[in-house]
Parts: sequence; C-alpha cells; structure tokens
Amino acid sequence: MNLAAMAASDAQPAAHLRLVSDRAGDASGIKLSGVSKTYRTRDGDVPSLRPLDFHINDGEFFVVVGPSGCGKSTLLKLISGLLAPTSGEILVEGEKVTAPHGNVGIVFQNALLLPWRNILNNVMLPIDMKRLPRPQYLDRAKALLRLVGLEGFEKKLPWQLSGGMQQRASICRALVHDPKIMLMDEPFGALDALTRERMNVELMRIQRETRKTVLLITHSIPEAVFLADRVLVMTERPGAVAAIYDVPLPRPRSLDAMADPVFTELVQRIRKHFFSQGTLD
Ligand SMILES: Nc1ncnc2c1ncn2[C@@H]1O[C@H](COP(=O)(O)OP(=O)(O)OP(=O)(O)O)[C@@H](O)[C@H]1O
Repeated sequence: MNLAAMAASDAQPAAHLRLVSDRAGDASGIKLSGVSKTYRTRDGDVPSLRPLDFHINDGEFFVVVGPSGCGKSTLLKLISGLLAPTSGEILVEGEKVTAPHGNVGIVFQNALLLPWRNILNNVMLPIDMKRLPRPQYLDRAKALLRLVGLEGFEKKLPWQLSGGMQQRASICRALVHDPKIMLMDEPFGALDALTRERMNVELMRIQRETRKTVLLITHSIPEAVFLADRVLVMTERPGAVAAIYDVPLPRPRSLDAMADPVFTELVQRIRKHFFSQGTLD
C-alpha cells in the first residue's frame, strides 16, 4: 500500500493528533502553490516533487520528515531560490522566489566552516560575501555567539571546537544577516545522540529568542515531534504531502516532553506512515 493510501486507511486520529489545514491567504511566512520539481538529466527526467501546496506561518517551527530521496533537500533549495521549480510558485514574505534571496539563512548537516577563518570571521562570512558594512554587523555576530554559548571562542579556529560547537557557530552564521527564515537540512545528523538532544533544546531556545520562522528537515520522527509546531510527513519520491500534524505540546519544552503521552502517540502515528518501508528510525 502506498503512503497516502495508508494514511487514508487509518482510523480517525484523536483530537490532539488531528490533521490540520494551512492558513492560506496570509502574506507572511512561506507559501507554496502547486510547486513541483523534475530534474532533467542526461539519463532522463527525475521527478522529485509532486505539486505541493502548504503554508508555513510567520514565527512557526515547521519540520519535514520523509523517506530518503523523497525530495526534502530539493524542497529546501527551492525555497531558498537556489533551484527553480518546474511548476508552481513560492512566496516568501509575500514575494515570489525567482533567485537566491537574503530572506533565509541556511544550516547544513555539516557545519562547513572555513578552516582558515576564526569563529567570529566564519560567522561574518555572509556579511563579507554580501559586502555589507562590517562594523554594523560585528556586534550582532558577537551577540549571537553569546546566545549560543560560544563567548570566548571568537578567535578560535574551527578545529579547536567540538562538532556541536561548530554547528552552533554555523547557526550564528545563518542568522548574522538577520533573515526572517532559517532553513535547516538535517542540522544535527552528524552529532552523537546526547549532543543532538542538547542542540535541539538549544535550537528551540534560539528560535524563541530570535523569533525566526524555522523550516527543519530531519530523518528522526522523535526529533521532529519534539521540535515542531507542525510536522509535515512526505511520501516516497516523487515527494508529496502525506499529512501535516499539529504538535500541541506546551512551550517551552524540555527533554521531559518526550515522556508525555501526546508525544509518544504522535511519534507512533507518524511512524505508521513509514513502518512498511522501514525508511525512518
Ligand atoms: N541535481 C540533481 N540531478 C538529478 N537528480 C537529483 C539531483 N538532486 C537530487 N536529485 C534526485 O532527486 C531526488 C530527491 O533528492 P533530495 O536530495 O531532494 O532528497 P532527500 O529527501 O533530501 O534525500 P535524503 O533524505 O537521502 O537526503 C533523489 O532521487 C535524487 O537522486
């Protein structure tokens, strides 16, 4: 049975696990209308995303889970303007995305810090690349490093920091030009389990303090439920929306939230979308 059919065949979810619709018509946040992507290659077409329609609200923590190769990274590249959709339209803050734009900061799985630049100068990289006035952003870069607990490490080189610290620096780099939106592609996938949990708590705090809209991609269903206001579940490639779930856990959340019956029920429910394929943890 395919994922959509599986989702449809399930019994009606309890009220707190209900599928939710998008709040269309709002000009803020991110709005996708009929967005699809087919890669044209020498070996033929690779349909990667079927037409997607959803809206991410301003200030929302929105998490996408889906099987490997279903088009999650493609989705992120489309929203950042690094790729053009084959069909449809993406609006970020009410403006149509036609090219890479400054409304987003991106965090990848690996911190990708430049080894010859110290931490502060790595955080300042977008400012240097965009030729923005350095003095104006220097205090902001230092304040962000303070926010993520890296005060005193400004002059260190990346190899002198742990993996988790490097990833925190890369979050500062994504935020230094003060974008409205943070796009995160498996940001903690390369970290050990304990560091990853700590980074999740840290990330929620950063999002609360900076009030950014976050779109985060993960393979981990528990991580998705722990972090998200809403979780979008994708089908296998070409990816489509299988379901969108509200996460009604109160904020701020601590790791104790994972023991809440609402958390475990929601993890189970999302896992049902995948159990037959065994594609997620
Ligand atoms: N530049 C490209 N040219 C051709 N096909 C591509 C290209 N980039 C991605 N694809 C294909 O599109 C599909 C979706 O890729 P994408 O990287 O978006 O998936 P994903 O869900 O992020 O995967 P994963 O979870 O394994 O990281 C895959 O089948 C992939 O092989």
